[in-house]
Amino acid sequence: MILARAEQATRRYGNVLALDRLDLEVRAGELVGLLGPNGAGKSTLINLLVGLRRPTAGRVELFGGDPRDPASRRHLGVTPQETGLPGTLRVGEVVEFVGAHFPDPVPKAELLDRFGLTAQVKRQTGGLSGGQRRRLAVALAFLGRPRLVVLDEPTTGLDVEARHTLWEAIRAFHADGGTVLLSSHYLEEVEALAHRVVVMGRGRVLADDTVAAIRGIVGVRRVSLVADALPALPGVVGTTRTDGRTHLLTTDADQLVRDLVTAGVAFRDLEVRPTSLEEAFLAITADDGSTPAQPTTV
Ligand SMILES: Nc1ncnc2c1ncn2[C@@H]1O[C@H](COP(=O)(O)OP(=O)(O)OP(=O)(O)O)[C@@H](O)[C@H]1O
Repeated sequence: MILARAEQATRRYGNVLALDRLDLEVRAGELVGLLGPNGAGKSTLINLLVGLRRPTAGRVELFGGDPRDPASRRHLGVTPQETGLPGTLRVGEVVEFVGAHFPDPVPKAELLDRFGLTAQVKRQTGGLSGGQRRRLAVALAFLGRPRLVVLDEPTTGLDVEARHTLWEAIRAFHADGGTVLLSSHYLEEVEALAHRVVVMGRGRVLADDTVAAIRGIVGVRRVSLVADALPALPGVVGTTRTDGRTHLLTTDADQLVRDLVTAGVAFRDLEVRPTSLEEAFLAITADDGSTPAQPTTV
């Protein structure tokens, strides 16, 4: 069963094309990580799916209906990227207030325990640390026992312990049959939680695969050097040339350097560095997503 769907969804903000004919389906029981650099369009996609914004073109669906219709959102829990909490209300009061909107909310003590906020129950939210406020905002998404939870960068700004508490809560919800869509900048976070990873860049889906497959792609290194001519080298998945330097993308930089030496290539200024997610994906998905060209003599 498909709980959320985008079909050729496009969203423009003035001249900015934030989403570009994007297709995505989230099925019941999945835990999907949405990964991508700043500005990739993750929040825009989430905002369309949860009914906060409308697509400029294309369609979005939530539980088979229009996300802007409140009836479609009945089984949805959301934590947007930025949330406001009434600063003078106590943590327990916020949970009671929000819980009153649902027929069968998770009991306050259970929710606060799950999110590591038991000790703060009497604290005014204005007096919480940034991390505690964020955890409370995320906890509220789970309060009404939703079937689908959508979290936009839930752990940004959290320390390691708080992040792990949140991960545990998300995992427990999923183990109980809940469906989760969450965005993140961190592959490690998506890896810790999700089975399926959707990588976004420039408003499009660049890859939609298992964590292991994505891990293989982002394990790409960039070996860059200055050389007059290069032979075809095995293991190179992409080649670019800028300012007189040749950049070789490879999944095994050590072997590539050995091959360069064995081939007797006269190179200088060798540099090896990890590629950013964006670089790796843009390079690998160049040429209409087919395997990028093998290196040529430059
Ligand atoms: N309200 C808005 N008005 C104008 N441009 C916007 C607006 N919201 C988003 N954008 C632009 O749309 C593009 C996609 O932004 P979006 O926030 O969806 O990306 P993101 O992947 O969530 O980024 P981040 O990881 O930084 O949160 C960016 O170029 C952004 O500047």
